[in-house]
Amino acid sequence: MGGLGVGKGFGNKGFSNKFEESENIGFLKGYQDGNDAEASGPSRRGGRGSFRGCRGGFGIGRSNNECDQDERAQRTGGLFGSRRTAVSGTGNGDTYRSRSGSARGRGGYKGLNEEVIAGSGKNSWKSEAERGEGGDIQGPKVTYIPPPPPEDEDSIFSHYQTGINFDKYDTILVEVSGHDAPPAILTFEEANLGQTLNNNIAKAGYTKLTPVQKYSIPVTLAGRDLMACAQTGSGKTAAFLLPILAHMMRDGITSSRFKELQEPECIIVAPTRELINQIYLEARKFSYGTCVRAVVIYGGTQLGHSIRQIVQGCNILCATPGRLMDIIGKEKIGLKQVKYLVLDEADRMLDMGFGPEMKKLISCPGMPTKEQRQTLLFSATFPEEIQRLAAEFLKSNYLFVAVGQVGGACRDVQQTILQVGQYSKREKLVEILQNIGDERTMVFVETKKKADFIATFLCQEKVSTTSIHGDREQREREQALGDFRCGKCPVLVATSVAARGLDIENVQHVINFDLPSTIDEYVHRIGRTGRCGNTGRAISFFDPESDNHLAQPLVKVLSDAQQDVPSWLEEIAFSTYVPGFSGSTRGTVFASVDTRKNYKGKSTLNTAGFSSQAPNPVDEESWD
Ligand SMILES: Nc1ncnc2c1ncn2[C@@H]1O[C@H](COP(=O)(O)OP(=O)(O)OP(=O)(O)O)[C@@H](O)[C@H]1O
Repeated sequence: MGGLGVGKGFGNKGFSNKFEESENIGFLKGYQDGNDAEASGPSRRGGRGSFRGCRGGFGIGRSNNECDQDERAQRTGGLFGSRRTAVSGTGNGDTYRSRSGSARGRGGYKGLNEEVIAGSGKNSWKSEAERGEGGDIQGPKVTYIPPPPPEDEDSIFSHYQTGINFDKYDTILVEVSGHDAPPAILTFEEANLGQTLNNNIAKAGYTKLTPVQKYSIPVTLAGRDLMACAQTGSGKTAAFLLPILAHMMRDGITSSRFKELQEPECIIVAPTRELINQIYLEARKFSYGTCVRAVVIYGGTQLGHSIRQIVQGCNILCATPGRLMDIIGKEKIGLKQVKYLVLDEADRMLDMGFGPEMKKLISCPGMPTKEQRQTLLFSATFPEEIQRLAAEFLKSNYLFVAVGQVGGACRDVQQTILQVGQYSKREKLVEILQNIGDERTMVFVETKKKADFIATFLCQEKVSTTSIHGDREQREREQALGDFRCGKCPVLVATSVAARGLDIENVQHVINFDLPSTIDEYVHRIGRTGRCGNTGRAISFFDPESDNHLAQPLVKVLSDAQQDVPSWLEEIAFSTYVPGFSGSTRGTVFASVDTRKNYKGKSTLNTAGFSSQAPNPVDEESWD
């Protein structure tokens, strides 16, 4: 019983204060000086203070004009620079700059990485960004305009190689539940997607279907609603994009033209800005040479820019929830023509963070009912209670595709759990990074503040590091991702904002400096490596002071993925009581199956309220 609740305060103030008081002498001098400089300067933003640079840039600071120049320069590359050509960086050697506490463009959905939605009626759809723009509520104007995506074919179709374990995907067991499921397809040709799509698939380097594609593509082509769960990095994005595009082509879609109100046929929603951007680039790739126009809109960017993109024509709208609701509220998007609604990272989209927005979306005026539209939910994790909530979004005869164990970790990731107390973590991190050398590594921490802190610390240790978290401006987030993608900064310190969906070539290592609060988040984080049949490594620091609640689910995830389970972890797991977790099954921690099976004979599914599986939104820094 002892371990119950111990983890609650993990990553919280008590911890970080102690951390700073006892360890920051010397190192933090620079950090605090940076804060002071910002505080006394005219451009200080937010209450958390800031610091700038390291390795040449630390403490130097730059004028606002210089920042603007960076922004202009970045429009030629940055996030859209494709895997090969990502361009970013300031060119002055400062690999790390941050403005913690910045109000501009921050993704502060109550700490959940999206715009704040408050109030009621039309105004309730006004985001933080929009209110700033409109000037009706105090706050800096969001002016960031993301760089346009590359136009050349090579960049559009750039891709990385599938790994040595790609063919092993075929051995994973797949279960389809629900009535009258169409048979799986074995090849792209069988899907009969049409010549243009087939050309694009070939140019993207896809020769063979992954299991989630084999089963989900025919389900979607048959017009059925779908909940699909497959391991990280196994091609879920193409599994929904390809059949939707094929449908659109078969229906003889015509190019959408300039109109003040656009009525897209497809809406795709994802929880983070960088992920929705990535999905958009995939949509653009697969729709290349067709008249289908995909558009992406997300928070932290100029609202006017989003509107300009939309009015030029929009068949597929890729959006983060806050910006989507803004645009609907502004009557730039009409929902009448929506035939496909996709929630990627669906468990996250339906939890208590985003669930209310998604409910608002499906009850917006004009939105076709679930009977009239096709709804597709995808994720690598699907807690049972989220599956039950999802019933509200899906037709009752939806099909459930489970590739491998629902919520299981990717087997191509070698997982290591080390017992490391909070005061030894930094030393251990440096030791590991020194051994790793220049291989691309994501370091996950639990709070935005700590992300800044660890990134600065690593820069001081001469490790080229950048960071991504919800308090960084969108321009900075995209630059950080660009620097990491192109290898300029081989280490990316991140909060859980980067845990889901991001598909970055050559990420060989994930380090959980802090373990996340839920096991599902762990599965997503380590899934940033070992993608598409490539191998990867994940090392996690387990602090018995704060992480005991994760011992049981960790043992389960490790053993399911055929990883070594340390005996000390097993001991903690057996001595720690976690309500609802039986040890041999996933209990309430995981869904092992389509939950409808568990509810056979019960008259109704409980769809009231929202799940508590998500990171606690009250803890502002646990998500973003
Ligand atoms: N059939 C295929 N052949 C070759 N590469 C593929 C195939 N399907 C997908 N890929 C590539 O595999 C990578 C991972 O795909 P994707 O990002 O869709 O994974 P995912 O299942 O959505 O992962 P996550 O759960 O982390 O969101 C991408 O680079 C994608 O282009």
